[in-house]
Amino acid sequence: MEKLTITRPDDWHLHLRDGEALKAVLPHTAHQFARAIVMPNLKPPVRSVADAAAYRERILAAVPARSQFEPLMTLYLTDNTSPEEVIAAKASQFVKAVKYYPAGATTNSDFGVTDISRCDAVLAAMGQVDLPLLLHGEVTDRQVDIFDREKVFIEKYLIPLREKFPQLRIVLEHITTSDAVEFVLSTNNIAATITPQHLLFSRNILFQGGICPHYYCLPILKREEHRLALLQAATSGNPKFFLGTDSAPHARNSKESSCGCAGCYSALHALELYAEVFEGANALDKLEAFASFYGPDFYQLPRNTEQITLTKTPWRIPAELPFPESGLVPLRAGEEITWQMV
Ligand SMILES: NC(=O)N[C@@H](CC(=O)O)C(=O)O
Ligand SMILES: [Zn+2]
Ligand SMILES: [Zn+2]
Repeated sequence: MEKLTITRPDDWHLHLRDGEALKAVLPHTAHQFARAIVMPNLKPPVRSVADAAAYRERILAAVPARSQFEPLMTLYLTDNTSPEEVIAAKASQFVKAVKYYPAGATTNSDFGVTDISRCDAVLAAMGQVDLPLLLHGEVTDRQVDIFDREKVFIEKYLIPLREKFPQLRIVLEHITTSDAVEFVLSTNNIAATITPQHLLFSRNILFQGGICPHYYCLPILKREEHRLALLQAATSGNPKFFLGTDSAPHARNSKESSCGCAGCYSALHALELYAEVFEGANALDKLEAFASFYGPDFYQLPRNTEQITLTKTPWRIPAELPFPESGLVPLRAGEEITWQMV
């Protein structure tokens, strides 16, 4: 196939940051996607409906002219989030979910939840008002091997959470293992987002000829068998799996460092990357539903009506993009990619 026209997709997991960084990255997402679930892990995080309203205004002010891009906001769950706040969030119409980061699990998660049992009243309220819970599904226990942290999170926290709040709608974000795929398939009221990097690469790429920090994200890339399980899930046509790039910009100097930050930048070329993945799996016919239907269906939002077209026109991914401090290195920087959005 040389040309693919599909309904304009949405990104169901995105980091836009703030200030000059926001201005640098938002045009990429607005070019590809109609809407995005915007992660709340700013410094300090987006903890209240008022924070989310102010952040939403800053995003809208940075949307390029003529773009109709709509940010879908999230709140950052802390030990102190009140049931009243999530009820107000639901009523706001613009807050679409609440994000749970185990404290210390990933970038800017210091305000995260230290003990999920402290959140019982909030989670009950979310279940009642039907506001979805989004999970960074990794344990933070340093005794647990980094490659097992998603699996252990499922066993230790997610299974009890599911039993305690059966009606709460959950998205297990950026899944990386066959364990996550199996759990999502076998459990009610739960869906998952899948990133381009976890579909494209196994953990080998982190050490291809040396240490490659631009492939370091959390949850960390896993073994090939896990990548294959994710690929199977994404291309299966099951509505529980949908697109979420987890595009997470960090300046070059904070990635290429003695203790580099976690996050891959894919907002520039996410759709092209997914198209390559789906074509490689002989499943281009499944891309539209994964990218454009199952996300809005889960979030109970209308599907987009506009269309976009991708053609087979190879181009080279830039080595670096403009970004505050020291530039931004996109995923697969400098490499050739076959699909191009028109
Ligand atoms: N995925 C990442 O590696 N990083 C994300 C945080 C997150 O989604 O966990 C970031 O904000 O940089
Ligand atoms: Zn995360
Ligand atoms: Zn993320």
